[in-house]
Order: sequence, then structure tokens, then C-alpha cells
Amino acid sequence: MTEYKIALVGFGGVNRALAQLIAERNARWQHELGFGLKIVGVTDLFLGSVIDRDGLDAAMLAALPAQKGALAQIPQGSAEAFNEAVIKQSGADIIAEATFTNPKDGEPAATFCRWALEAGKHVLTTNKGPIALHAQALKALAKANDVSFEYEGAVMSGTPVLRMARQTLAGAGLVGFEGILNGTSNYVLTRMEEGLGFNEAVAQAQALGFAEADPTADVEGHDVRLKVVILANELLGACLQVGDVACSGISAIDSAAIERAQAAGERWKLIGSARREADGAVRASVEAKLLPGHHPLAGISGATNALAFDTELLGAVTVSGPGAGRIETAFALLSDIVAIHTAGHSA
Ligand SMILES: NC(=O)c1ccc[n+]([C@@H]2O[C@H](COP(=O)([O-])OP(=O)(O)OC[C@H]3O[C@@H](n4cnc5c(N)ncnc54)[C@H](O)[C@@H]3O)[C@@H](O)[C@H]2O)c1
Ligand SMILES: N[C@@H](CCO)C(=O)O
Repeated sequence: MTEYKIALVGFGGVNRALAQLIAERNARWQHELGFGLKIVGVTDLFLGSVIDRDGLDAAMLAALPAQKGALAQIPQGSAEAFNEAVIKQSGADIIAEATFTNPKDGEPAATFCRWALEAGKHVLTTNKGPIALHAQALKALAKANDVSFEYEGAVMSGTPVLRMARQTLAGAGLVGFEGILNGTSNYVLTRMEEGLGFNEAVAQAQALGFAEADPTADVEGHDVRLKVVILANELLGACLQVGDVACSGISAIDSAAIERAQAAGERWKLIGSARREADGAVRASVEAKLLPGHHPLAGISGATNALAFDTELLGAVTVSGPGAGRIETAFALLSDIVAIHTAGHSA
């Protein structure tokens, strides 16, 4: 039975949820998926770091108090985040990167991915920064080192979109997409329809683990813009940069606007879209739109996301499911490991 040694970089909501899933399901995965996981390192700016090549207790990690330097409580642990040592020297086969998304330059996450790939380790990341800004270079580095670089969770958390479209819509003639791609903003709009204020709704989304470290990225559309760039470049063969995508968010939508929409049978939705035009160029945008009640995306509520692919052979193909959430995104990391395992990379 294969056992992958995994190191977790960033131990916030997502990687902690992965530790919880490993604690609860490792035996089941061994049976169902043909591999098990052993956590050999954890590093986090706030919590510190720890390496144990014999394996750390996943349940103990999942229950670690969220206190500064808490990893120092574990034997061999430190209050300092020795990121480079955990990535390069923990003996991990796989690095799961889940630190803050930096929409400006993707750092330092892009460097963490680079270190890992250069050291011959498979990389999983849920972080949109390195993918939207450095995907080509990181994919080339992975290829040069004969390892995998997987990032299913970067768009729509655990709901299969990137791999599904790449593998099962190949040849269908994908010409564009539009979707609800941010769980926080859709959750906020839904709660506002139920009468909650904007700030209270954002606070709830933060408490539920949907929001970015700075939720401005969610409500101003910046998070969706990164996802649109990732989808357009990955699936439409575009070469978009973040600045190419016109972007606005939902912060200008107040309770009165929500009520007017409801009275008219309409719903506000933050829509990210891209399309290959007749001139061959791919044009993309992010903006809040008023959708009529019968629109296929109008019924999507809460942190659920939906993405409608426009294809030549099938017409619209729509996928919907969780767009955010700790466990939901940790599942995306598992799906990346399944992809590595299926591709035949051995531990
Ligand atoms: N939570 C979700 O629903 C979700 C869904 C999809 C993608 N993502 C992405 O996944 C990533 C992780 O999300 P999360 O919800 O776990 O975030 P989080 O804010 O809960 O955790 C991030 C952790 O990374 C640590 N960190 C930040 N910078 C670091 C550094 N330089 N070195 C070491 N550790 C560092 C922080 O201390 C924090 O504990 C983010 O990039 C986010 O955009 C999250
Ligand atoms: N903050 C993001 C997480 C998923 O990328 C959201 O709310 O959709």
C-alpha cells in the first residue's frame, strides 16, 4: 500500500481541515483509494513549525489551539515558521500549500511552490495567486522535475471544475463561460435578501471560513478576477493577465437595491465571465449583474457557486456546488492527491 508523506504549508482553515480528514478517514482512504497519508511537517506564519519524519498525529494537529506559536507545544516544534526547512527537509513527497492569496504578485506562495518543485516534490495548492500569476512557469518547473503541480481547489473549492473541464470537455469546443465564482459574496447577497446588513453578512462569511484573510478581495471582485484569469488561461487557451479583466464588486449594492430587485423578481449576482470573440481575442470581466428570476444562475444561493460552460457541441454545461469552505477545499487537496496517485507517481 502506498503511503504519501505530506507537509502542510499554511495551517489555517484549509490545511487544518485536511489534517482533520486524515485523522478521521485515513484507514478508509487506504481501502478505497489505495493510499494513505502521513503528515511529516507543518509550518505556519502564526503557529510556528514542526517536522517529524516518523509522522505527526493528525488528530492532535487538527485540535491544536489557534494561539501564536502553538506548534512549539509539540516535541521538536518551534514557534518560528521554518517554511523552507519544512518544504525541503521534512522528507515529504507532497507539499500542500494553503497560505494567504496575494493577488499582486502571488508571493511568498509562488516561492514555496518553486522550492518544492525544484526539490522534486509534488505540489498541491488552493492559493489563487501562484496560479493566476505564475502558472506557466510553475507548470514548466513541475515538468522539468517530473512531479505534479495540482490546484483544483483554486476555483470553486472541492467542486470539480478545472480537471473536469480539461478532461471531459476536451473536444467539445469551449468558447466561453460565466459563473458565480465567489462563495463569500454570494453568501452576503443571499443573507442581505433575508434582511441582514452587509457588514454582519461579511462577518458571518468570515466565521464560516469562506472569506479571504482580507474580505475586500471577496466583495470587490478581486478574488473572482483571479479565478476568471485561471479559467480563461487554462480552458480557453488565453494569455490573460489580471489587469486585462475589468472588475467591480458588490460593495455598492445596498439594502434598498436588494429590495428593489426582489420586488421585480430579480437577484443581484457577482458574475465572472470570459469569451473567445470572433477576432480570436478572449475578453473577460467581473461585475455585479441583476439577473431575472428565470436565469439559470439566479437560483444559486449562499456559498454555493455555479459555472456555465458554453460549448459548440453541447451548448451550456453547468456545474454547481460548494465554492468555499474549509472541508470542501480540503477535499480539493485530496482530489489532487488522487490525481497524482492515478497518474502513477510513486511515493
Ligand atoms: N477557505 C476557503 O473556502 C478557500 C477556498 C478555496 C481556496 N482558498 C484559498 O486557500 C488558501 C488558504 O485558505 P484558508 O481558508 O486556509 O486561509 P486561512 O487564512 O485560514 O489560513 C492561511 C494560513 O496561512 C498562514 N500563512 C500566511 N502567510 C504565511 C507564510 N508566509 N508562511 C507560512 N504561513 C503563512 C496563516 O498564518 C494562516 O494560518 C488561501 O489562499 C485561500 O484563498 C480558500
Ligand atoms: N474567499 C473565497 C474562497 C474560495 O476561493 C470565496 O469566498 O469564494
